[in-house]
Amino acid sequence: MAFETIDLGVMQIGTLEDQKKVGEAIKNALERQGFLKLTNHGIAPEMIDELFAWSKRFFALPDEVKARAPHPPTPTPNRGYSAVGMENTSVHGNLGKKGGKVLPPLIDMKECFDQGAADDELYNNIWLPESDLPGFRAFMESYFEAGFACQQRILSAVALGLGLPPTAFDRLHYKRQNELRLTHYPPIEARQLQDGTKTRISEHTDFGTITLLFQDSVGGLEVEDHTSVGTFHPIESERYEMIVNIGDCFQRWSNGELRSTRHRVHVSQRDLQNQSEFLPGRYSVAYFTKPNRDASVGSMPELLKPGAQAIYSDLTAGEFVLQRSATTYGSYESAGEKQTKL
Ligand SMILES: O=C(O)CCC(=O)C(=O)O
Ligand SMILES: [Fe+2]
Repeated sequence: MAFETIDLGVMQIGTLEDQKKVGEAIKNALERQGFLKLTNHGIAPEMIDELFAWSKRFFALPDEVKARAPHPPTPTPNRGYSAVGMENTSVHGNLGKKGGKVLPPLIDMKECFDQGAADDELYNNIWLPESDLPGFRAFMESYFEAGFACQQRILSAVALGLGLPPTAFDRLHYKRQNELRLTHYPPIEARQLQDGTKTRISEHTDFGTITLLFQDSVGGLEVEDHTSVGTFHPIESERYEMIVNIGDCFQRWSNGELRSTRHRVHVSQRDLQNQSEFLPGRYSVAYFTKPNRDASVGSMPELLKPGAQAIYSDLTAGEFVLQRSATTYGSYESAGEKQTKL
């Protein structure tokens, strides 16, 4: 199944008419598949190269150095470094039940670094001491702002596509309460992903508005088919192409018309064909855009189809995201306990 690639360039230089056309194309692709790819998204290739270079430098540090920016042992605040096994999405995807029996959760074979806005009103970022990786913080803060500017271009296009003014989503996002995540999936035996004893990241949906993702050339990202539950299709991207997907909050605003689509990272098609024994390490960078915590994530009246009932109740984004993330984080043992309470 092919995913659409759309040129976002008109959002910077085009006429309003051109922008509406692109907005409609983006909205239609997201409605159909939940995911698409963007070119000319406005984040410079050099910046993307630098982003991956910093990510590699960060994850190459010894474990005891990375542990100097520790993620707290709780899902919130989602800040700092998490070693392999700290966050396990199979719990969140509720996949661990078979014949009514709760199975132990699968460990995500990934390590992450999470960051919010430098001036977030609730949570501080958790940085390494500057001398451990000089320049990392300054670059990552600049990328966070570039991601926000890009988010605004994409959300303006989607707003136009939905028949709203281009600024319709600004009031819901101006606080930049987003999360930027570097992920490294260490090398792994292909067999372990194929037989389900290990996972890179299990089937899940993202919690926020939209996610802006760059992946390296290793591949393995797969997206669930809207027309066939449980069928996953690989989504491959060219270098510098951005993958965009709908998160839970946008699904709620759109009353379910734009679906937060499940995805996972598995063995790539190329590695399957080559019957590779070992998969190389994989790097990705996700910019999770999120509504302001005090914004409602109930169905938006202006997005209700004529005659449709609102299916999502009023709830703040802050409350919603706390509920959604509560089950994913913690040690392997405690994740098992939490799962029984889902
Ligand atoms: O690594 C990837 O390509 C996807 C990661 C992802 O889906 C996530 O962190 O939510
Ligand atoms: Fe995701």
